[in-house]
Amino acid sequence: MHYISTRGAAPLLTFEEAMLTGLARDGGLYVPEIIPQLSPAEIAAFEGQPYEEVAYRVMRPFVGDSFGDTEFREIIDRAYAGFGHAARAPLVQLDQGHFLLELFHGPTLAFKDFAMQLIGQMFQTALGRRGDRVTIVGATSGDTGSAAIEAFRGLDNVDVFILYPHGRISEVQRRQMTTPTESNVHALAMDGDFDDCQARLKDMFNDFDFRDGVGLAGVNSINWGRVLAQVVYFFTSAVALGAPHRKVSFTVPTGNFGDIFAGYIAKRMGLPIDRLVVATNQNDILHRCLSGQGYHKGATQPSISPSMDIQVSSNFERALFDAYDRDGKAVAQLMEELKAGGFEVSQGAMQVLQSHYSSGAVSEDETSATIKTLLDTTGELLCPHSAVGVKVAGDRRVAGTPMITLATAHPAKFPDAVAAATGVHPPLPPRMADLYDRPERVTRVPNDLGALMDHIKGHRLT
Ligand SMILES: Cc1ncc(COP(=O)(O)O)c(C=O)c1O
Ligand SMILES: N[C@@H](CCOP(=O)(O)O)C(=O)O
Repeated sequence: MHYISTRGAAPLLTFEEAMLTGLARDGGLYVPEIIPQLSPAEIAAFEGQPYEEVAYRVMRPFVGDSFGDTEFREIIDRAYAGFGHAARAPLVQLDQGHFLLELFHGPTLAFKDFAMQLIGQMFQTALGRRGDRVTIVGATSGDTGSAAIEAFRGLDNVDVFILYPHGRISEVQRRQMTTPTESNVHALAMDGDFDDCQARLKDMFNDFDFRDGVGLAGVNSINWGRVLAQVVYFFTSAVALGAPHRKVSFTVPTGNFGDIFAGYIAKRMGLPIDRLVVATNQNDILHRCLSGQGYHKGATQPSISPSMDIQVSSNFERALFDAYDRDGKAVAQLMEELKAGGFEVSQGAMQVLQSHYSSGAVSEDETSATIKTLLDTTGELLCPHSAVGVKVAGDRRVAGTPMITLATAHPAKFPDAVAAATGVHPPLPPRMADLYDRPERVTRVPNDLGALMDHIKGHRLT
């Protein structure tokens, strides 16, 4: 199994190399050269299996020789042992034909734990074997950063620096990043928005002296391992509702397009998915693009679903790569145009995108109203991101095809927005009850590449 870059001009890598490399050296994102297939019989056999077993069978073909069979099983078992629900990703019925996939039972209460716990284990195994040390730099709008710090805190062979947009994440998200005491983790509050953080991260990858000098690695969904781990719960949830014998659809609260792209990979592997519905908040660049209006950046509007306040949706590049028939030069050209503000999608590529994805955007008022309505009608308390998904799913459902909406974070991560909508203050789980009392450790940093690289070079533990 080999991995190729979406811009077509970087070396082919194995799974382990792609995982440890992060961004391709031509600025693109790694994707598998071929998508492994699962037959209907193989998918049907997932029914009743533990989450870990399905994870093994779905991910094994992507991993190639990078890990042995037993080694990979043990990695998976360790990754999910700390989850607070036996099913790992339980399904809850909201309504006739509408289901919620709860992805917030991991250690930091967001879907990011599914992938981050796994790549934490894979990094440890691979780095231990190689005797290597890396510097992980991540960009976050709140959840990736906390999940990464949780997965890598205290490890000997990794330094972790997380850039988050100062003042633009929830207090719980911030405290999850600023209160760990381990000296290998560093929370950096950057001036700007998430797109600035992600742009500086990609700049660091494109500065080869810095990249090679510090052994830069990435744990954003730039990293193929992140996307791969998220493919699994599309299978477990669809099979629970009758796949492969019947089709299901998914609605995914979307920002950086990693989670919904994982659903697309599940579909390409053979899972009968009817529609993949992209749900955005008022930062609706993806919805506008999928409605045929081109991909044009605007100013990011802070919202009550801050983790999705994104304009430059990193993984959309992976979707474009397939929509443009895997033409790396065409994708590189689009990404150049994006630097100058945006691009139009060709008619052919648009047809491909629209054959897989639908979309909808939700206002702030609609998000709050959905949180309230769901609590009143079902007793389910949603986080604002999940509410965006539930609202769009309600508008896009088709009779006869079950709709699964991904609940991407626990409501307790966004208590202010939830309380404003419902009057209910969702409590943190007991293991985090003292989060507000723990001392914080954070460095304020400018949106300046040179200053950031100097800071990182000067604060590594090596
Ligand atoms: C809670 C939550 N929901 C949804 C998203 C959007 O997911 P993606 O970036 O994979 O589209 C994020 C951020 O990634 C998030 O943290
Ligand atoms: N919403 C994300 C943004 C980064 O996304 P990633 O999937 O590329 O890591 C966050 O919570 O940080």
